[in-house]
Amino acid sequence: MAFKKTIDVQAAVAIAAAEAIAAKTQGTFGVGGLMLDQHGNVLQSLHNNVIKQGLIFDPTAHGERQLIDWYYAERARGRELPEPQDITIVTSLDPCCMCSGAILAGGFNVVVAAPDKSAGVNYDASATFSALPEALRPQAEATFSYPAILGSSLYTRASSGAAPKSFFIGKTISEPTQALCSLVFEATAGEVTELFNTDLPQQQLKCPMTLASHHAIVRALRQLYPDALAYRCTPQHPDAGLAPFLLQAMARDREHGGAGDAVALLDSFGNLLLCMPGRMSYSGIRSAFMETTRAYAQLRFKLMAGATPAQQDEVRQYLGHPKDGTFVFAQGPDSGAISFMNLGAYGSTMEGPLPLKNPTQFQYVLPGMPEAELAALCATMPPLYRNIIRIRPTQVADQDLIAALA
Ligand SMILES: O=c1cc[nH]c(=O)[nH]1
Repeated sequence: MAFKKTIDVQAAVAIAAAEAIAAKTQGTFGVGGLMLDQHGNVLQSLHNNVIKQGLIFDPTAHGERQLIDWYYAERARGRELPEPQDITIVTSLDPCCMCSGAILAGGFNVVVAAPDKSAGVNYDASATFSALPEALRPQAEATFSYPAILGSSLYTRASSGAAPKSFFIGKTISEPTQALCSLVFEATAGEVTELFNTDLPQQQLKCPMTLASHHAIVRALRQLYPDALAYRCTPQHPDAGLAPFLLQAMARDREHGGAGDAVALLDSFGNLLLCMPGRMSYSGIRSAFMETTRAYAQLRFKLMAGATPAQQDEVRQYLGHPKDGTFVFAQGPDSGAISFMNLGAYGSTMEGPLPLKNPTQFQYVLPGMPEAELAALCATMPPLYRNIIRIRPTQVADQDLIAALA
């Protein structure tokens, strides 16, 4: 949608709400947002794209995350854009942990309309950001704005958080616009979350190693990652055989401006499906985990979109949802914004409880912080992450794998 300029919070939120409605018509989370420069010029507006054609397209395609990648892509193409501290993202919904981590990592400002009591960084409406690692809270307090909503209904609130940037003349949101932002999200959340729980249970999955090497699924997998299926371990127990794949991706991560992270995805049979580096020099939020989870989702989408129901079933059988597999991070989470984004993106990949049989779905090789601190950090995340998904990053058990990467 093409909009030009707004110096009014209400008008900006109305654009975000219009995007959110467009998202609902697409069948994805009803969330929209826009990016403004320091004069109120609308640089870009867009909506959530997690679901397309009734299929998971990209679990990381939340409004705010896409705006930030758009910003970095434009800059990489040579467009002169203001520095992030002069940019304001206006979003119809309180940013989830992935988007909050991305906003904080980049240093952007954000103006928020509707609350999200399940996954929002301000889920308790206190604007104290207790869900964030302690060191990130002051930055959130200085950059996340929750404008006042005047009126007398359940949608009203006092302003909290940072003051919106000074170019905004009007600094409040009208009740109907706030209600619209809330209602359009609520109208979609249940249905979209359900789509994350329609994949086959682990006992109905089939091993892709039993397919011929020229099968379309194997070819697509190897086109994306040439070493796919070149390694197999006992399910959920990655060992030193995974080290060469992680080390190679870690080296590429460094070449791409990262700190040497890499993330592998193993399926429920222990097969290596993908092992990706980040692309931080393309965009400051393209971490190895973001690349891996997105690449896998888009592979499944590419194979399923427009396919017959029988073909879709075959893809679901051989390429299960990641929740039945294992993500192996070369580097465990630390207390920084990128790690918080990764934890959030992990939550957005799962969107529901991990299978009881797979409690160590999230494994890491090298610790980024002491285990107890990491557990405490996960225990303060918003309810979706701590109570429903029960995120529990665990160090791999294999000492040889740890030694190979240390
Ligand atoms: O697009 C979305 C969806 C959910 N939560 C967000 O923060 N953004």
